[in-house]
Amino acid sequence: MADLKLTNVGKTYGGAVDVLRDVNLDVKKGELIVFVGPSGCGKSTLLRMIAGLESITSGMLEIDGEMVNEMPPAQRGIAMVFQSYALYPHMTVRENMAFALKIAKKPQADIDAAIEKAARMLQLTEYLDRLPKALSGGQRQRVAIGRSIVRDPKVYLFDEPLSNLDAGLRVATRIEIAQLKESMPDSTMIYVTHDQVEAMTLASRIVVLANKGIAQVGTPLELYERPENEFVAQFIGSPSMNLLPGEITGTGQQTTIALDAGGTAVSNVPTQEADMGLRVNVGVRPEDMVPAQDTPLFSGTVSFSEALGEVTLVYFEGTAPDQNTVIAKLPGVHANVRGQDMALTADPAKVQVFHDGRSMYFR
Ligand SMILES: Nc1ncnc2c1ncn2[C@@H]1O[C@H](COP(=O)(O)OP(=O)(O)OP(=O)(O)O)[C@@H](O)[C@H]1O
Repeated sequence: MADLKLTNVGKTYGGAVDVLRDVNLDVKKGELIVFVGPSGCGKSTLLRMIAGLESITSGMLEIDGEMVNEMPPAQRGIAMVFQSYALYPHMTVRENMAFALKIAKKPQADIDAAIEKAARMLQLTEYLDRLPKALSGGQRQRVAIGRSIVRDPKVYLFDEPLSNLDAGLRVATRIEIAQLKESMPDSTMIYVTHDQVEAMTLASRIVVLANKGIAQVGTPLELYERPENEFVAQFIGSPSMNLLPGEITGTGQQTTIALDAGGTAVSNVPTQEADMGLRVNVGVRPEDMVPAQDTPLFSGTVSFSEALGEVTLVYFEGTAPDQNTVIAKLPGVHANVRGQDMALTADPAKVQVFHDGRSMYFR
């Protein structure tokens, strides 16, 4: 089980297409790191570079302190699980799991022991003599994971392993992966996903990739509670954080912002006197909007609502001068709110302030 370190890693395809630049990341033994980011931001490219399936254009990749940039994939001690499980259809589960070990000429007793152990961890024991076609999608994905576990790799890489499964199975398999990780506390895992819930629930740390680099690295709650920039603020959480433009009118331990749309925001992000008059964007998550008793942060007419049962999403269309939609996620059912006027505010502890796209909390 291993530490993994990326130093100024970059990738250019064909000498022309710049995909990643100066990626720096330190992964400690036992961590489960999740890569998220918009489509095409280079998540799979980065994973494939770590696996050795893609060359590294610049920078350095180290596993356990050893530079491995030029090391062939098979020697890196890395196992990769893909979204398409690609099991050998004519081999049983047992044979699929044994394949790499047989190629490596491991003794049969070791192979049997490794398969028994992995099958037990993945609850596949009763399926060992079945062919893949007689398994469900979730079971096949578990076999694909089992194939990597038996090799006892230093690092596991998962490329959207659940994206081919239907919603119910995704949840079940996600929980299995979380339990699997708990049973292997020393194993290092890197996981690529589009699914926010997977990222939030599985990750020890999330890496948000955007604009050819890392937008922020942190624990799921750090990214949710203290996004360093507007990109991460809006990428993590659903619906996205509201951003409301305004101007700082009060500084100190608390900051007051007069919003262009007319409301007043108070934030616990501290500012200095020199910040008076600064143009900023105030960030408030839809779930942090609550009915205002006195001075509202935002008021508007509801243009649309969606009742999800436990919450109601309330939309205020184009009410701010920049025509951004403002969304509030109110607990419970709010029927027939369309056309109603609402005044909302938020706890100052949950109000973010961004200047030039960066959180003022991190200055
Ligand atoms: N072989 C290649 N040659 C040229 N460009 C490539 C090649 N492979 C990938 N790219 C480009 O590199 C960028 C990153 O691709 P990558 O597949 O890593 O993104 P991703 O974040 O995994 O995307 P997605 O979330 O859609 O799977 C994309 O713009 C893609 O078009």
